[in-house]
Amino acid sequence: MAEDLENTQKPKVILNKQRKSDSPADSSDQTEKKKVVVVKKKPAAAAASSQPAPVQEEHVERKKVHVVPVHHPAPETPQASSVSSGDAVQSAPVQEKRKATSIELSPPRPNVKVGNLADRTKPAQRPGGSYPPRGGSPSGPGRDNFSGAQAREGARDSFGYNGQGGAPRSGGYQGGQGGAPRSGGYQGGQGGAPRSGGYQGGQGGAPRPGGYQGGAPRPGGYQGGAPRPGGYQGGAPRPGGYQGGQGRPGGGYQGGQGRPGGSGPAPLPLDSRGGAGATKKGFKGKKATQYSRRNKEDDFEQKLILQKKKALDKANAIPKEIEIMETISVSELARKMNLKASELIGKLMGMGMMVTMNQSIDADTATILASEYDCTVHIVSLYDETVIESESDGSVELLHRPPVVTIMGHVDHGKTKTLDAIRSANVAAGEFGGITQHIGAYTVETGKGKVTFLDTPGHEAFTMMRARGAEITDIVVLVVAADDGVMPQTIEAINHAKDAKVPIIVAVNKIDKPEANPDKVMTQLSERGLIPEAWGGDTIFVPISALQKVGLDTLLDAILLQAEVLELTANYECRAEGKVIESRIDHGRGIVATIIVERGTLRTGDSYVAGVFSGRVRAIFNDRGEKLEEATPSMPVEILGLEGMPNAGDPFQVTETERIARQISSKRQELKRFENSRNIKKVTLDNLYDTINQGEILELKVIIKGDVQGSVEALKQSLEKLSTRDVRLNVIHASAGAINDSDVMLAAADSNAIIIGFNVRPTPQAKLLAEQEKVDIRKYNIIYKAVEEIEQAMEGMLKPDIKEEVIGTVEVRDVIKVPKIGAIAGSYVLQGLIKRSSSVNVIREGIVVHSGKLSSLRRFKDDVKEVASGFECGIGLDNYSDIKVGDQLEVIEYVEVARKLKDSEKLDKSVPSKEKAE
Ligand SMILES: Nc1nc2c(ncn2[C@@H]2O[C@H](COP(=O)(O)OP(=O)(O)OP(=O)(O)O)[C@@H](O)[C@H]2O)c(=O)[nH]1
Repeated sequence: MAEDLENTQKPKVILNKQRKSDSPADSSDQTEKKKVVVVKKKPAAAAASSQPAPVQEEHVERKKVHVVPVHHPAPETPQASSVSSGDAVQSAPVQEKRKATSIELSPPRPNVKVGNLADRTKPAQRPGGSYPPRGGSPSGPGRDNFSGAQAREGARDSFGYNGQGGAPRSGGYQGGQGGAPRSGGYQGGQGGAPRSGGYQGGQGGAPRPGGYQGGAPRPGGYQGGAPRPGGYQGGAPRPGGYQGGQGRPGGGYQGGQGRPGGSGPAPLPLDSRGGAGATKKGFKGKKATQYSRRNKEDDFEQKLILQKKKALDKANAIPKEIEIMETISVSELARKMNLKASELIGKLMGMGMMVTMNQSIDADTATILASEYDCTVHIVSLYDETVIESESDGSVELLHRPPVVTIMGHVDHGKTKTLDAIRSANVAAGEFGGITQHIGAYTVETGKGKVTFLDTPGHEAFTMMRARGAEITDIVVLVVAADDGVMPQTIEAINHAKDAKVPIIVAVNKIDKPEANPDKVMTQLSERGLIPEAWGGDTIFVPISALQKVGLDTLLDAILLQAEVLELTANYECRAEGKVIESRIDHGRGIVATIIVERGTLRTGDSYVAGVFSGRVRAIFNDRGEKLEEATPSMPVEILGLEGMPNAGDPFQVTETERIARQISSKRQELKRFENSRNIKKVTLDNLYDTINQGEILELKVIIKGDVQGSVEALKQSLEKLSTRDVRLNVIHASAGAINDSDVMLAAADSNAIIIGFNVRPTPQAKLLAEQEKVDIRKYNIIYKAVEEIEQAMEGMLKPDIKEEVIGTVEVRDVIKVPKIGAIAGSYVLQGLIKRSSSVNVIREGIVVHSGKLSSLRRFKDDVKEVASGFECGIGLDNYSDIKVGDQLEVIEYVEVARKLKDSEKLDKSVPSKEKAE
């Protein structure tokens, strides 16, 4: 082993030496050449010897490829010339010997086989793996092996080193190696000195591939290949060369080791060893290098093609699902579906829609279109796109939070009174009244806990909040007057609460009244599913008198009890989230919003997004007007620092940074504008005219701004009543406050939207912007005036009424079939006249069987413009040839008649707009 190790280490040194000893090698060139000649003869000799042959066969059987090497045993003879058949015979024993050695050493040279493999059939030709064959003989069978690439490859394989040497050229190699058997490679390497074969091989490697390679430090193949033709060829093209190249090492190495035999034989052993391991390795290595080279290239190409194909398929694949907003441009849809816009346009034309790639189609159309490609469309909404991720509770301990209560009930049953009574009863004297703020909600302290009341009684507010996704009510207190009993709105309230799955507590009010009959209320409610606990149900009934402040504590206790059952808890540590209760403009403080915190803790300085507006909490106030530093769950607070007025029910969320808040706010505003413009179907100044011509419904978009919410609402309702089936009035935005930039931008986006300011004026900036954007701002201070003007504007927008007017009657008396033209009706004008530009209704037995235009009108053979009554004419009908004798043609013309709005059927016939406005 030690020796082996030593040997294995030597190669490099040897190789170096080889280089150094170039000259000697050169000097031996001639010899080599001679040898080469000899070698060429070898084949014959080899052939002559019957022994080698069998060996080969044996190997073939065993290893298939390794056969060749067998011949190399010849190396025994120091001289190349000795590589004869006789040598071959001797090689067997040598191999035997080597087995042991080589097994130890060999691992490193599987390449030997490579050479063999390559030359498998060549051996014979290149006897003695002789030199020539390898490198030289271009024609050598081993040619293929030779490829420079292979050589390189061989080189690369460190083990190729050994193997290569040996392996490659069975014949070639050996020859290369020193051809000489051992000396060959190694010696050559070493100085190859002595043996020309080996040495030369190595050096001469120069001239001969084999030699060279061997000599060469690297795969020989390469080096040899490179410089000298011989080498090159050998290396390159033929296996021989290649092997040699590869083998070099082996050869060289072994030689280097000085074991002549070793070197030479090395290759052989492969076979004999059966090379078991080594051989196998070599074999594999060979395959890898030889065939694999091409195979690899082929594989690579194929993989590349497959990859490209996959990429192409992938690129062209129509996704199974896509997400779109509620409208999408054809080009955008095409992009999302990996299709050409023209293809979609074609499909849309097939659906009867003439659109260009930049025009938008609605989500329904897009869905139908996509379904033709098995693609599902998901409609993404405003908030889906601009969602602020909630902070998860994680391991944070959830703490109790106060219940949020809404008071509902029939008109005049005492809702407000009850709220006030509870509030006043639980607020320190003197605090209630002047100082206390009305912020839409308040919290009362009881000895057993806090309760938050929404200060907007009635189920309308409750439902409105719900409709906006603000289901913040935990408990509903249903106020029922004991003297009045269950009334329609009581039932509505019950239904709303049940629908929202919010528990109900019944407050039977006005028990102070003599006519009060609580039992009757209980009975009536029992019939509605609210069975009192006293009667075995689970609904809490509390008799109270809001007027006399009786039973209020019991009511609060009942609420807290119910809250306990509900186990209301919240995370107090995360970023605050809540809902906007209301917002308003406060002179001196700007926009203020009341919010109820649902989870987390809100602090002064927090950045947030409320609805579509962002802001930074400048100050927090509670329902008593006291300034706070923070607000916790279920607390209603008023905050300052908004950039716009959010709507009641809008979500309120604190963001990580102010930048994020601004980004989300801007995105939401953009999407809101997008949605608003989407709502206004086909209403832009550009397509307004086309829309009218296409007879589509017109819409007038209006933005209403007023001094107080009340007048805004009144104006909104009055204007909306102006909608008819022909013209729809769409109030796209209505709120209290001055007309600002945002309003103008919204109107500008809608093209034909106007702004109505009621008792308000535009800000200077908005006025400028409106001039730039050519947005019409109309200012009124009387609702009636506003309504009247809008009504007139809508009349102006009405398309003319088109009416059919019969201008003549014609009788068909003969039908002449004209080839390529169709049927011509030989007719007689009974009354009026018929014009070439007329349309006709074909009436048969009282039924209109066809309506259409004329294709021709003739008197005898002349085309005429019109034919008056009492004359005959020939009439051709456009796209209709089923005309029959006896048919009557009703000659018609379409006449435009200006209409007034009142001609149109009001959508709401019951409420005349003017009256309502007044
Ligand atoms: N006697 C008596 N009168 C009451 C009581 N509670 C309310 N009222 C009276 O009933 C009337 C209506 O009370 P509100 O609190 O305004 O009733 P509401 O349900 O808020 O009425 P709307 O806001 O119109 O729906 C008022 O005149 C109250 O003074 C009560 O407990 N006893």
